[in-house]
Amino acid sequence: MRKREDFVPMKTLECRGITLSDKQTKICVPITGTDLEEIKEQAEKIANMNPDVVEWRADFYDVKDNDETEFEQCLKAINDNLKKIPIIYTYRTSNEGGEKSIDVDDYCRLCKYVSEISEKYNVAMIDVELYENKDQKNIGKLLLDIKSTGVKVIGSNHHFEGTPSEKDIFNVLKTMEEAGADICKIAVMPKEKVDVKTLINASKKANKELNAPIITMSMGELGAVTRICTRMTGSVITFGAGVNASAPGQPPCEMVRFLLKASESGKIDCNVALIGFMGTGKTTISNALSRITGFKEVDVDQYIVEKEGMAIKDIFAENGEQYFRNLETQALRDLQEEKETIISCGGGAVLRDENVEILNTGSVIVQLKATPETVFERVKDHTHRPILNNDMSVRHITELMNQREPRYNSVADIQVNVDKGDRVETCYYILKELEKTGHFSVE
Ligand SMILES: Nc1ncnc2c1ncn2[C@@H]1O[C@H](COP(=O)(O)OP(=O)(O)OP(=O)(O)O)[C@@H](O)[C@H]1O
Ligand SMILES: O=C(O)C1=C[C@@H](O)[C@@H](O)[C@H](O)C1
Ligand SMILES: [Mg+2]
Repeated sequence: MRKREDFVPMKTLECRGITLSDKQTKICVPITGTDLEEIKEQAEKIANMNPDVVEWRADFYDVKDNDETEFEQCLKAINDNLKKIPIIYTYRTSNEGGEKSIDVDDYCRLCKYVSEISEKYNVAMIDVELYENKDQKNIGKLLLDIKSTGVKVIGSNHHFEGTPSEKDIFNVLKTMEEAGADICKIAVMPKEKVDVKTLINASKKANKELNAPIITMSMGELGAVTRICTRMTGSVITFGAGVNASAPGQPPCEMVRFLLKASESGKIDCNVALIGFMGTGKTTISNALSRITGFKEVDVDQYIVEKEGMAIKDIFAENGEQYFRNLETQALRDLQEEKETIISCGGGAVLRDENVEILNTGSVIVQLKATPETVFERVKDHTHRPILNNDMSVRHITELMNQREPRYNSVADIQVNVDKGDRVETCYYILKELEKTGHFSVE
């Protein structure tokens, strides 16, 4: 179970007129144009999206020699179009997942040059790949030079190949602070669900123990929830896609804006019961929704397992399905005492009329829908679902789904297709639907 009290205050910092991030995590949209014309066009479009900050990803800019005046031209064009939205200058090198490699002296020279013209073009922050460069003896001097112009340094580090341990992530951020970064940023790639938790836990610790604000994210579709659940991580900036995404997993800017608001001020007047066939992702989506909104989550199967001290497949084996179904009904009764809670039901829960009646007293019922092929792909390696254990095949799943789907369809208040598999988008859709029906609101 999670409660909103888990949410942490973020560290704050003044950056050329904006405060990172006093109330809500700031939304940053990247410019990824490859020539001056495209950069201008993107700046104009992105200005209309009204982000808090815009990042110019200078490594997308296609120039042969890294000539300062050409970079200045771009910054001028961006600033002219942005109407006072502050800029982050970032040259993401290919070492850290960027578009181009660059000689380290050129990299430093450009950072320094941009800092010198930063006030003129409203550059508030400069991203310095601090971890890669941390052993360079001149890095301390570079940071001091950059900071003396009034611009803030984001120390950054990227792991596209995996997620380091909680301790290592924390140490990277701490090393950045010690090296003089004003803001410490790390992006990691999850391979499994536990990696997402690792990033969240490391962020929490860094947000608590460091003086500098942090920016953290777990990338890709699996990690995308961390771009929203910044009230848990303490991340002061999150990146939303404008014209293009600049890293895997960035949801569109508008989606980020709504979900951050949901996180900050979302109010709900009901429980949300997730139903649907086994493996459609009820537990997964309830977890993501809870991370985003801070609402409590309860998994009915898990509730039963904890209450009985037995795995579901053992309850089925020892006492039979009817016994399990009675436990399920009792669990749903118990859970109606809860308020503002996301309840992920077992796949068979709404087959009993009585259970639907219980749910209807306090819950909006949301059905997750997927094809048998999607379900098979997701559950084929699992052994904890007794109803599938004897025959794990698309044919068997199709048969069972044909029996059950009409029932799900008839009891659902909201239906959402999850074949595409984007967790954050699914949460967005559900909250938007709840908003339409008046059950959910943001300030
Ligand atoms: N949107 C998604 N994209 C990719 N994989 C997903 C997605 N949602 C769930 N999965 C994966 O599918 C599997 C089943 O998900 P989950 O356990 O959440 O389903 P469930 O509906 O709760 O199943 P059950 O009815 O048995 O409780 C998990 O391994 C999960 O990681
Ligand atoms: O669909 C079902 O009947 C079930 C789904 C699981 O979530 C468990 O509740 C149990 O394995 C039964
Ligand atoms: Mg489940």
